[in-house]
Amino acid sequence: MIEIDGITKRYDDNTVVNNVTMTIEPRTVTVIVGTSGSGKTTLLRMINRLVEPTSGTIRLDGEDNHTMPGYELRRRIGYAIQGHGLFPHRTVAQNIATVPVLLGWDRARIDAKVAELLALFQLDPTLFAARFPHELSGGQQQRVGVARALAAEPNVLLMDEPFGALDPIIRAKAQADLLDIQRLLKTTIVLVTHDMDEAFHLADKIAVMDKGELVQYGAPAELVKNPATEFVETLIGASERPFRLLSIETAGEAVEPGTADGKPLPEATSQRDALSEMLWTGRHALPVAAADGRILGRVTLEGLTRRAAKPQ
Ligand SMILES: Nc1ncnc2c1ncn2[C@@H]1O[C@H](COP(=O)(O)OP(=O)(O)OP(=O)(O)O)[C@@H](O)[C@H]1O
Repeated sequence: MIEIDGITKRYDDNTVVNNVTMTIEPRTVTVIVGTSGSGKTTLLRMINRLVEPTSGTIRLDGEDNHTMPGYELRRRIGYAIQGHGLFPHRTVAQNIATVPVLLGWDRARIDAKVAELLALFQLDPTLFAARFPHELSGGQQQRVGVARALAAEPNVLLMDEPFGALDPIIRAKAQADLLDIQRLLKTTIVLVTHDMDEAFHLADKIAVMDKGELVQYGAPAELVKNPATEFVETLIGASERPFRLLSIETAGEAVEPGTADGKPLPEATSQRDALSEMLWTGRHALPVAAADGRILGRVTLEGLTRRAAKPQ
């Protein structure tokens, strides 16, 4: 658990984060959104003390991060940024091994961890371990950046616009992979983004920053249902509200009994994509299949329309 308690950061007279209090539950994804300059990065960086707060405290599992030695913070908190921040003169394997080497792990343990992470991020070790960052595509560099952040098995992963530089297709894949990895490793993720679609896709909870203040912190559906301020409403986009609701849940969660013609949708498909497929193919219902191909039932236009309506 991360407890942010009355945290403030000032640069001279400029208050860039103002008295923010929020609790981040373990094994969840929290996404920080807001306009440029609203204090998102500063808030994120106070968690691992890359930025020292002016006042307030942050506790990790009950322990004040101010009293933790640097090596302990590095072990507990991974950090991945846009542009990946890879060391250009170190190989992929050496980049991933950075924190374990700093922590003094023995060679065998480091090699095993590097191999495990390369496999997890779908990077064939025989092809990639010895390459340098400039010999990788943007998407591959991004994966190495996240693998490096996870190398010391941190409980917490901080990500600052990690997918900002990726094209839409690679970005969607990177988001899906991140959710898979998060479920597998049960890491607590705090991620900053400008992209509301990304926020709704990834978040268990969204924190909205406006001019240094935390103006709303809640589940995505809560933000749609009860935006705390006009700013939150604008950020979500009034005309996007039904689609935001549908993007939060999967087709699997909207399955109804019955059969339907057409190509089955994988159960992990978002309800938004399911609706889009129905509109596009002119069907009122589509079958939904589990990962093993078993048909679970169907989603219907009527069912999804109900789910897209303003929650009561
Ligand atoms: N080291 C610094 N010295 C002075 N001012 C700073 C410093 N770092 C950040 N700021 C100011 O603090 C404010 C918040 O910056 P921050 O990077 O946290 O915003 P952000 O919401 O992450 O913005 P963006 O989305 O553009 O990255 C900005 O006005 C910025 O100019």
